[in-house]
Amino acid sequence: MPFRKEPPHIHGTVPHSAIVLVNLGTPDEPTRSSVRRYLKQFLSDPRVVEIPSRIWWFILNLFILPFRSGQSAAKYRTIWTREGSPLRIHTAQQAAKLQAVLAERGHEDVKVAMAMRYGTPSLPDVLDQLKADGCDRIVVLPAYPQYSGTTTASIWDSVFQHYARVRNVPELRLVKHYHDHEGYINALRDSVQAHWDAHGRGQKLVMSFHGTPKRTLELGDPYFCECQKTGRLLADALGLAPDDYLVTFQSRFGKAEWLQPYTAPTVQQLARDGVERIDVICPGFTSDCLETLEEISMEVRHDFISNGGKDFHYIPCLNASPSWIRGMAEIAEQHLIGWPTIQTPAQREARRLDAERGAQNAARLGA
Ligand SMILES: C=CC1=C(C)c2cc3[nH]c(cc4nc(cc5[nH]c(cc1n2)c(C)c5CCC(=O)O)C(CCC(=O)O)=C4C)c(C)c3C=C
Ligand SMILES: [Fe+2]
Ligand SMILES: [Fe+2]
Repeated sequence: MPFRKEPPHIHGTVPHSAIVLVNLGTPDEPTRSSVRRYLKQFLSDPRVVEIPSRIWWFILNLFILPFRSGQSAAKYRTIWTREGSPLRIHTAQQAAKLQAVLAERGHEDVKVAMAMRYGTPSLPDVLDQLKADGCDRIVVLPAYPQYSGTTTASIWDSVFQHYARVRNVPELRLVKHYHDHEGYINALRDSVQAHWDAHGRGQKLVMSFHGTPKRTLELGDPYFCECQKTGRLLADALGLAPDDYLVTFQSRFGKAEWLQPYTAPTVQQLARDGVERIDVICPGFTSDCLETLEEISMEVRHDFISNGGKDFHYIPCLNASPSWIRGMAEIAEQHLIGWPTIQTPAQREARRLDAERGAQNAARLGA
């Protein structure tokens, strides 16, 4: 396999550090063709659908894409904003604010970029751009607090596949999970508490996580257990008794059994049992997206009300809340340890001289 040609190595070049915040991805437009392109890339990932590839190719191209692309596009249109898809907007804001907060905390020499696993801006393109910007130390920070082979490991696959063709590979750190990190749990607690302070409190707090096939749990994926732990820690932080909250799983795809209990039937049952008000939060999603804004805040709300419930409160995702940006900065700092991101004035001057020398060398070489 050919390795790509690198620019000439320049003595004195100063390596910079970067954080890439990677989210799932979203279509560029809420149209059938754009959603089809996105779904095709997403659902062709063997980490996401573990059906032998030839069989799955026929099912995907003959049955899923022709029907689901139009249906999903219609759902995307219900949440689309003037600036585009909520998932992309929130992720971009998180990256920009994380960069600012890291600089305030002294990490001036850290660039923060956002990338998507599927769609744009693509992870390989962003990694190439960081290389061009002189970043030779990279932290990959998935937007998923809970590790799952279907999501986190898929990001890693993409990183490894990308660098498998690169000659001068940067130093890499991959964040596996932060489902029990204080900064994440505290941000969730602040968000629920702020909602309760403003709107009062429901009889139950439903914590709805994206599902995965039950088989992934049986085959050793820790995702289910990490969701349960997040739920327990959030309940503890809020001082909830076991009866005050539920952990459920949403977004089932296909006919196989997924992680249980499913969100929609659970919420319907709560309404039928006479629970009048519930609050629903989706802790596994750090940005609001189709699965929270349409599936939970529209469809599941309708399920609750049409089964006799009176009051349904959706608590938004962490998005770019100050508490979450602080939490992200703490997580990032723990993974940047040992890399020279904080500069004393003397180090800054030494770096400036290094960079000057690097530029002179480059000019001499005609680079
Ligand atoms: C086909 C199986 C799927 C698995 C397994 C899966 C796991 C998984 N997904 C997320 C986060 C998100 N998923 C989103 C959308 C979405 N998910 C699937 C399917 C699987 N997800 C589909 C087909 C779609 C597209 C929409 C649709 O047609 O229903 C999103 C939202 C993206 C957006 O644009 O807003 C997120 C986020 C996690 C965390 C996860 C496993 C833990
Ligand atoms: Fe999904
Ligand atoms: Fe969904």
